[in-house]
Amino acid sequence: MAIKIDGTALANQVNETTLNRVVEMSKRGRVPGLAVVLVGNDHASQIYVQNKERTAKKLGIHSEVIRLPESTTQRELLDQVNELNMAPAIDGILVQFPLPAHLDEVEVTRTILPEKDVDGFHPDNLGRLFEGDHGSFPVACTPQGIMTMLESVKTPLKGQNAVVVGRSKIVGRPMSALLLRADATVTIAHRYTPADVLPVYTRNADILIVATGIYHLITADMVKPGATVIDVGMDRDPDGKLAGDVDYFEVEKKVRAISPVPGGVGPMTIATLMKQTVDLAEWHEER
Ligand SMILES: Nc1nc2c(c(=O)[nH]1)N[C@@H](CN(C=O)c1ccc(C(=O)N[C@@H](CCC(=O)O)C(=O)O)cc1)CN2
Repeated sequence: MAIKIDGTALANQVNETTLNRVVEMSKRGRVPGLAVVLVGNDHASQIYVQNKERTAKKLGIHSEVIRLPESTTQRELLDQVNELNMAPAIDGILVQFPLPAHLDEVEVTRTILPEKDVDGFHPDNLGRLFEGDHGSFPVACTPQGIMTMLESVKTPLKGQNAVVVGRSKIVGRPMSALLLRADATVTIAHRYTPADVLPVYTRNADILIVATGIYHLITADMVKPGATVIDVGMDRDPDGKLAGDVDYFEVEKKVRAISPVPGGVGPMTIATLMKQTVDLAEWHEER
């Protein structure tokens, strides 16, 4: 039976450390601050933002959620980001994605100051990651959370074959850079990888990270025995229940370790966000 990588339990551990750091900071008269900007009415985004706000409050992090209407213009959004760039109480700024289609995510990302870019999406931070820099800078929260999950089950990375399915800005691209920085041999598969070729890659993966949004794309015949599998999918099964990109109950029979959905990567994304808010606050404190 595979090890279940319990993201909820691990997130609780990470949050406990973050809470202790916040307590220490508050003794020095400093409170870390996180601002989340949510534009429009996307139902899933509203839930994720609520969870972020709730967790921040629990950990003693000052949290501001700015809810803007669907009709917000690019100019209005950039002005809002610039205002937060200047706000002394805010250490980390996150604009929740996806944005409504009329807004330009790239320009928004580039407007957030790199030193407040708690999501790690700014080209300066992403560039440092791709350079292989091991210094202290924010990294996309889902991939960074996944690295903590891999470490929690002592997954060897150096020289191992890692396959990332999906090349999004939020998961696939930064994930591949983190694995490469950890000396894995990295392959990225994506929507243009032919369906009959995908299993050739996935069957060779010692570490398989799947972030496609396709319900049960990965079946047991597509994984290598003994692999470590991380499921980033947030899909719905035929009954409408939350499920992942990996057929968990079949795949777990074959692999060494696997993360579930829900209760895997999702909670770790939020815990990593909180940790990185405190990292930035400590960094700002030193300036
Ligand atoms: N600016 C960003 N936007 C988005 C990011 C991001 O990292 N930065 N990631 C995703 C959404 N996301 C965080 O924002 C996120 C998704 C899911 C979860 C989570 O805890 N999922 C739970 C299930 C929740 C449910 O019941 O629906 C789980 O997996 O157990 C947290 C954060 C896209 N946008």
